[in-house]
Amino acid sequence: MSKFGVLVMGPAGAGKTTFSNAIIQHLQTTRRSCFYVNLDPAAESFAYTPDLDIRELITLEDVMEELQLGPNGGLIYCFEFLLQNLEFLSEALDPLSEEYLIIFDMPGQIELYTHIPLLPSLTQYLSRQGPLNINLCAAYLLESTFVVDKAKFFAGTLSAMSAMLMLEIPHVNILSKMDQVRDMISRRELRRFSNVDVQLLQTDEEDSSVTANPMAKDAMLSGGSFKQLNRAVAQLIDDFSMVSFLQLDVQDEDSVAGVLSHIDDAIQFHEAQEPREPRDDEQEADHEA
Ligand SMILES: Nc1nc2c(ncn2[C@@H]2O[C@H](COP(=O)(O)OP(=O)(O)OP(=O)(O)O)[C@@H](O)[C@H]2O)c(=O)[nH]1
Repeated sequence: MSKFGVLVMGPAGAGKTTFSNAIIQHLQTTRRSCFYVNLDPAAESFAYTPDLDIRELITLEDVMEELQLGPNGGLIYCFEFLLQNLEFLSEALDPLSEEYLIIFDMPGQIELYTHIPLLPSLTQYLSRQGPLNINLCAAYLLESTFVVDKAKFFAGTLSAMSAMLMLEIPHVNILSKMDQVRDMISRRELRRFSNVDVQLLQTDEEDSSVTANPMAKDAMLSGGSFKQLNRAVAQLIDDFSMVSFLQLDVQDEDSVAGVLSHIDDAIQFHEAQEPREPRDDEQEADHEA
């Protein structure tokens, strides 16, 4: 048995901290233990004080001031520093017993989830393949209001897929802030976004959400290459048949419980599929015994 952890990820403002707070509240109500880790070195304030806070190790503000870095370079420096000081995490997380759910509240800079290999190194260290042996699941949040702009929604879907491919851990995608779209779109139409229907992308040129984008218009005027690109993206998402989104309303306790139960299922499914390989040091210990 090992501990459980959820990495709450997604673009800036997607609702990561609010969702983390909703999980904590739900776990407190159901008398389950949780441990809240803030990994955003630029975070400002919290409703629940983190049990472990990267800002005790390093803050983005200090890095930007002392090293003359911008916010993105500064964030990368903070994560490199964390990776060089992993005992900051292990000293706090190792002693936790198995009943704990560890919530990692991540920063919103999108490059962390797309092309920089810092997050894979961190998840490797935390996960069942690494020394901390935590059963991890990624929860990737995307604002549900993106559904009113298909181009934006599909760009978000691609970044969720990128995180999914890069981290190689159980993964659930979540449409956050559902309270903001319920009156804007029918349930039936919403289902086409939660179980991503790539036909939505293959719209004709009259579709306002596509033609409203001046770049899209230019592309279409210059030979329809934008339509071709849409088709290629649709095919890519379709081939990657696991892309779907859970709907989250943090005001609704059942919705939070439902999302948590999906996270739990994703972890259990992964555990059953891939029994953990013993690490080298464990194999040596077995050998000596
Ligand atoms: N209506 C509504 N607003 C929400 C919801 N979740 C978050 N918000 C608001 O959206 C804003 C951003 O929420 P956060 O939880 O701070 O988002 P975040 O992803 O942690 O933001 P960063 O850490 O800056 O990337 C805040 O003003 C929240 O109050 C929701 O479910 N419904």
